[in-house]
Amino acid sequence: MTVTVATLGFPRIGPRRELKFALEKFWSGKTDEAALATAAAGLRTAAWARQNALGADWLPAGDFSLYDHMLDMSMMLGAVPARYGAAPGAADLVTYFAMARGTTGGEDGCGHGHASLTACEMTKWFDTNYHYIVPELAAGQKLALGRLSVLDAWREAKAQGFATRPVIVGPVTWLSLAKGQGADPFDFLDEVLGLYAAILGHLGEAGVDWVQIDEPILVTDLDDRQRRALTRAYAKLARSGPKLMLTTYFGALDDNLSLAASLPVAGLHVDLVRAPEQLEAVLRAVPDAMLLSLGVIDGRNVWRSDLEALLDRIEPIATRRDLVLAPSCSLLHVPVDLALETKLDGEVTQWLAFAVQKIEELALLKRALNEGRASVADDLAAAARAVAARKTSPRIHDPAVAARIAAVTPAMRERGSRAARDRAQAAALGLPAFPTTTIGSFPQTSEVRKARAAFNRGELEGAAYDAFLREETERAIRWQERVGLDMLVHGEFERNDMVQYFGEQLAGFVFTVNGWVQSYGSRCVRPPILYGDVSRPAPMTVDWWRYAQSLTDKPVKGMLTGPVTILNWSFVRDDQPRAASCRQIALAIRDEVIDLEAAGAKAIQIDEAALREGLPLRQRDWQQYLDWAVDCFRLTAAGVGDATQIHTHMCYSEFNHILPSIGAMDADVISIETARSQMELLEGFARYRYPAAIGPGVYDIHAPRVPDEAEMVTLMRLAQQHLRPDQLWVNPDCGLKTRRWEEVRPSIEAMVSAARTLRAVV
Ligand SMILES: Nc1nc2c(c(=O)[nH]1)N[C@@H](CNc1ccc(C(=O)N[C@@H](CCC(=O)N[C@@H](CCC(=O)N[C@@H](CCC(=O)O)C(=O)O)C(=O)O)C(=O)O)cc1)CN2
Ligand code: MET
Ligand SMILES: [Zn+2]
Repeated sequence: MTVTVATLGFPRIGPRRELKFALEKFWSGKTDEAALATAAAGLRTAAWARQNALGADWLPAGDFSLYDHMLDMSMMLGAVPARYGAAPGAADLVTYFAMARGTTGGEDGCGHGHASLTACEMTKWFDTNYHYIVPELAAGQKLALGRLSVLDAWREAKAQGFATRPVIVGPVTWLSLAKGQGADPFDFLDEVLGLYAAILGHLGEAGVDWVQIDEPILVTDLDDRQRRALTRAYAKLARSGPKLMLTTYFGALDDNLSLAASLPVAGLHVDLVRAPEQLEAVLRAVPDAMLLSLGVIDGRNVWRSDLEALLDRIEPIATRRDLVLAPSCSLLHVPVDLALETKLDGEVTQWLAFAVQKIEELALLKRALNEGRASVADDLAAAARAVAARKTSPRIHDPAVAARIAAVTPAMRERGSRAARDRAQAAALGLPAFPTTTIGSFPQTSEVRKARAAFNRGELEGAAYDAFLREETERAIRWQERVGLDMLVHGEFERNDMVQYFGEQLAGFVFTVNGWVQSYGSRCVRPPILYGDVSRPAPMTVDWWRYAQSLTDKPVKGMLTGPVTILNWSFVRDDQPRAASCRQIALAIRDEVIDLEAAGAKAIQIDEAALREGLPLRQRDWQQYLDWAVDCFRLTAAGVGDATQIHTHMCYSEFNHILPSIGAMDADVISIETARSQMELLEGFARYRYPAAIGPGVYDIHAPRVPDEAEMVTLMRLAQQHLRPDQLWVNPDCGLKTRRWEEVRPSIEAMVSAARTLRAVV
């Protein structure tokens, strides 16, 4: 029996973020479409060559995307909303980027005249920090086959000598993640299946023998309609041409296993990292004729695997049937190459594997299985030593942290009564009705980034960098005072990222120089690596807050990232429960909250932007997660007095299912994203009688578009249909770091005018 190695997707951003730079140059008009296409083709070729050289037998094609693979699927199906004015199936790159990013009125970055168009909604891909563009399906919409980018990619690879397996998002996942407008996305099932059949037909005619069809929806709770759609879909698609490798990831198939195993597909991929316990059931359920693909290497985390333990599990199976070994999911979610890490702590480096190293691990497993362990004895021994070293390293455990955790009492999570806090905060802050604020960050201009880069390279002295940041902060404070915002922020100029910044200052984390992971489009993050017990050696933000507050009489918010978000946006330990790591982070941030209050902060924002995305994919696991997540937030926040106003912020959140937990966080003010969904979210907050104040975002900060006052007034009036006026704050959807000052200034000026208009009516 033979073992082969597959990759389900490779990072597309490039080892040095080449795609990011190519995209941003194109969008700013510095380069043309041909230059972007050349850069993209270079990245695809490099990715195929690399995976091939590392020993992968099945290479993906179509995993690369100029923006997002869900958007690519929508384009192939011609699912382009009418407002973009493209004939069905005939959308071009301008439309593609308009859907992804929206357009400003007049000329856009591509030099085309455009009306001002809002972008399609963007939201989290399952429980990851990757964002996809939400497909829209409106009643009466016509779909039509678009350009088959996946076939183009397969041909391109073939011309270069690479045999690849095209990847597409499966129809039931695509429909389940789509948003209907006056229609249910599943009303389009037959039409969509017709198009999928046509796509597979074209692939088959071209000579494609296998297609990877991703249906991660199979690891979630499915309703009857989704189950019926799966049966119907694969009955049709299995007859449409190439063999299908039905690919599931991010969890166990569980109650969907028998359904998945009964579909007439030629192969099934299962995630054995998130759900190692499903192996036995999978082996029982999956017919011998179905090619089994085992996701044994973690595509979501950066630790080296225990290869010998894996071999112990796989060897008995490999003697009985052919196997494909693969990462659990696409490698999109991990950095490219550990070899590019020049500054990483030597000891910790040995414990890690990025995308390249993960394929090496798979190739090693393959050889051990096909040729015997003895054929790779040295490599296996080295891997075993690294795993053992990590398990026993004294650097992981800090007795002082353990002692603090043991001493946590319930009272440390409790604040005063809501009424007492409301009174004390009103007196301390004296805010008008509809108070205005922003979410924290102001534009991270290339000047700011360049200064930080120069400082990091040692070309700019600490004192000069500091002076530069102070000037930026002062300018931001002066400007906020001038436009008349009520509660100010220092602007976060000193931060590279809201999670990485804290990771760099906390004990227990290491961080990378090139460990970039795509978050959306050209935007990337470098998740810190949490390897050991967490503590806060020294205050992290207090000096910046103190300086900002010294410049103004208006209240300046202390600005922190909460423990759940730091956890969810880091690569975290797999040797203890996530809850245990989170509680350690909570105590560290709690220290900072208390120090900010002691320094005089009257309001402190603790961002929990990632709380919702961390929600387990299966409903039966929700409550346990929510309980410890809320508990950690409360532990972080509750060290302050009644007069200190605790804000929190969450973005992209789909709150309806978790409103009681949001309430239980017991914040005084929450700012949320609502602009793109016309305040629909607030209905739930009203139904649940959310007791605290809410700042529903009045404009979408993800696109360059500048909103006008009237539309923000309209949105706030919609908000008032759900909530009391005295509960409402006025703010953007999220932080402004990705915007330019040219967009921020008029947007915030209009927002402040909108608040004044609202006050005039009350
Ligand atoms: N971790 C995280 N997840 C999140 C968010 C977030 O803010 N953080 N927000 C939501 C949306 N996601 C986002 C993710 C990334 C960015 C973002 O702006 N990322 C920046 C990078 C941020 C960063 O780490 N910057 C560093 C490094 C900047 C850099 O590229 N420097 C250049 C040199 C500077 C230059 O010449 O311009 C270099 O090192 O080569 C810094 O400022 O120090 C980007 O891709 O451009 C925004 C939103 C959800 N998930
Ligand atoms: C992704 S949530 C962002 C919150 C952060 N305070 C900011 O304004 O950038
Ligand atoms: Zn946000």
